[in-house]
Amino acid sequence: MAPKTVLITGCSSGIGLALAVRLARDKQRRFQVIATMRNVGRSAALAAAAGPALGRTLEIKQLDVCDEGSIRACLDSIPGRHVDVLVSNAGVGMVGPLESQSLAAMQSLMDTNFFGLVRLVKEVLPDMKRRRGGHIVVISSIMGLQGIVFNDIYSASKFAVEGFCESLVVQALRFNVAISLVEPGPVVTEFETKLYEEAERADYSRTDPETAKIFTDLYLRNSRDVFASLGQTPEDIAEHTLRVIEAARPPFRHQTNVAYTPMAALKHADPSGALVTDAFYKLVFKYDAVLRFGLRAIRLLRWKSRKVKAGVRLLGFK
Ligand SMILES: NC(=O)C1=CN([C@@H]2O[C@H](COP(=O)(O)OP(=O)(O)OC[C@H]3O[C@@H](n4cnc5c(N)ncnc54)[C@H](OP(=O)(O)O)[C@@H]3O)[C@@H](O)[C@H]2O)C=CC1
Ligand SMILES: CC1=C(/C=C/C(C)=C/C=C/C(C)=C/C=O)C(C)(C)CCC1
Repeated sequence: MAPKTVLITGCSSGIGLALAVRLARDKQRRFQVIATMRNVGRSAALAAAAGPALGRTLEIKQLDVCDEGSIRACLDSIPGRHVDVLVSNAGVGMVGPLESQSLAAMQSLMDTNFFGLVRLVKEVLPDMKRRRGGHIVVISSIMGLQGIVFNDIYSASKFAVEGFCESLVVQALRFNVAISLVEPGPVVTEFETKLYEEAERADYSRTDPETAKIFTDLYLRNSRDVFASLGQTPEDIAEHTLRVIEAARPPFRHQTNVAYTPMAALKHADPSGALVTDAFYKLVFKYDAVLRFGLRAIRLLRWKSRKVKAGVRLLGFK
């Protein structure tokens, strides 16, 4: 069978980079990867990770999801504009109290995370519909299902992504085009480091001291612990995304982190919203010490299981 052409956005780092490499180095050579990024000057890490796949099963192209012209130019450069799988991955984060965030920064985030997806779909879907085949895979987030304190704007952008896809999927199916949402929890990438750097630089002078203290002393501290204990690697997300891409009947939603499934389930268990709001309130303000203790125990267990696996490898059993 001819390899599938997969176009991925945001491949200069993190999940996009890991997925591009995973697909391009597929042993069965099932994929031809077009790894795109807004600034090709940042392609060194991808080129190094791709190794001999570069120029064979992987090519790097410029694409800025905030620029319709750049999306069109990229697609026009592909023979027949033929894309079998579009992976909309490019995205940015934002945390902190609302009062310390400018409207311009919020609009810019929406422009990347939501309108970036809309621009891509507007450009790719008509070709897929004409061909009566294709797959649009969107890297959403667990925060597209459940908001998390101090992630108001980021979460809203992912809810927008989810609403857009949920609405579009039925029409797309009529044309044999599949849409899938991949919903990771925390993933240890530059995304996390950029958030903490921004939080360091932010101006909290418009935020009341009590809110600023809750953000720095409770949220940031716990968030670091959450990433350290429950965070997945970009390679984990690449494996999950591969499973979604290769599925004979692609799922509409795919969560990558089982630790977050109960959180999403609480919302559906109680339509009034009281159950989930109450649980989060207690986790943040009442049982934060219990939360930290639990997270530390998970870190210890993960560390031990890594040691055991390393021991098994060392003894030559695997
Ligand atoms: N890390 C996490 O905890 C989670 C991340 N996600 C989602 O995963 C996706 C990838 O994030 P992740 O890999 O973690 O983070 P990274 O910061 O490592 O990667 C984000 C990528 O998006 C690119 N990007 C940003 N703006 C644009 C743009 N206008 N046009 C094209 N590319 C752009 C960045 O490019 P550049 O180098 O030029 O900035 C970078 O390549 C995002 O959609 C994010 O919301 C979902 C759940 C959890
Ligand atoms: C679970 C949880 C927390 C933090 C969760 C975080 C930090 C999740 C990050 C998810 C990401 C980064 C998704 C990206 O799209 C709190 C509020 C600390 C305490 C309450 C329980």
